[in-house]
Amino acid sequence: MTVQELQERILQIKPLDEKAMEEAKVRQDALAKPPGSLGLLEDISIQMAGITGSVKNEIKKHCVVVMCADNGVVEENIASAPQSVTLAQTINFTRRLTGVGALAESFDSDLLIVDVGINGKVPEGLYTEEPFSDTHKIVNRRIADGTKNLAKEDAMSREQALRAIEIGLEMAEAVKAGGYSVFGIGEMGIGNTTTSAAILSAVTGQPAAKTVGKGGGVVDSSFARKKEIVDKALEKCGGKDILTILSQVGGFDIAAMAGAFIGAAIHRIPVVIDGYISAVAALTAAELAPACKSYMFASHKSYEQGYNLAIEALGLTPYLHMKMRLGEGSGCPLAFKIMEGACGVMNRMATFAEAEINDDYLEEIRKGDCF
Ligand SMILES: O=C(O)c1ccc[n+]([C@@H]2O[C@H](COP(=O)([O-])O)[C@@H](O)[C@H]2O)c1
Ligand SMILES: Cc1cc2nc[nH]c2cc1C
Repeated sequence: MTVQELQERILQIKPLDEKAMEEAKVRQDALAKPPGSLGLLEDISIQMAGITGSVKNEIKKHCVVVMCADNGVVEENIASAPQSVTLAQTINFTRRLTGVGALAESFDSDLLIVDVGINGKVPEGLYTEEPFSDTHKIVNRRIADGTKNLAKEDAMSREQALRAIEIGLEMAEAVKAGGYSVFGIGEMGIGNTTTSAAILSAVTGQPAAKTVGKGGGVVDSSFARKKEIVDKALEKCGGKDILTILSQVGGFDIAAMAGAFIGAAIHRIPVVIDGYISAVAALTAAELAPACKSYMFASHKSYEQGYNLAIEALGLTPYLHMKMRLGEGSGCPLAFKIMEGACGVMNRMATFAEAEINDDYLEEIRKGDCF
């Protein structure tokens, strides 16, 4: 995919339906409750209306797209786990034995597992070429055996970055074709809290001290090296255009996730951000296509340092504070249930009139700042 082709796709993103959002707000205010008392559930239902164009929505089918890839920067000893864990966990996704696998099973979510560039061999028979042909297989979209070491050279070429974004766009299209009402975007890739921090620093101009956390767990010497690498990345590509940042210090997983966030907006599908890496991928998408932000929902506040910076840059509020920092898309099935609840409120709650409560007493309250 060329930059121009990507720009053309981005131009297909339309703003939210303001009229549907206004109607949704009017209905929320007419429901039998103190105005605003259902907090973020109200905001979610209004945003959903803006995306679908209907005041009443239902979450029927949901899935998590998990982008799996390796990162050459692990050579620098910045992660506690060996690189082979990326492949092992990707295989375990197919058996639903991972965190996101267990949560997806608990909440009836499907998984779409994608190999965008794992440095290892997926066993024969576990690959599929066609998304959703078998959700217990891995969609083969390998770009390379992981990225290069960003501490020494560019992580990937511009062409590879664009190819990864294109894969994300393709997966969002498959989600649309599969009839899903919402999807989440997760990842698996040892070393990707370093690539995420490098992108976040380069985009926001903030030093490693603000963007680097301990990821899956690191000893002090590795933590110091991780910060050193991210500060060098900031020096190298801070303030540059996002495609340059992505190719110099990013990962195949993050680029593909960014493409999927953009694809969600193109196809008007509500899309859920998982943890730190997912939030940085969402920010990457927003740098490429600011209009895609309105289609995003933040699931949970990751414990990883830097998450707040990323989510605040997106102007979003995470729903759950669970001290989670697993990644994989594990926060997404939980968020789908919250979104289902938000739709349930909008669809099923009685209005003041239906509940036979005279709401004249609210006139002054609605005008003033009473809460
Ligand atoms: O998403 C998060 O909030 C998150 C925070 C810390 C770690 N992770 C996961 O841990 C892996 C990256 O950690 P690390 O230390 O190898 O960079 C990767 O596979 C992520 O899914 C994920
Ligand atoms: C076991 C393991 C599982 C993970 N899932 C996401 N990141 C991970 C890192 C490790 C080490």
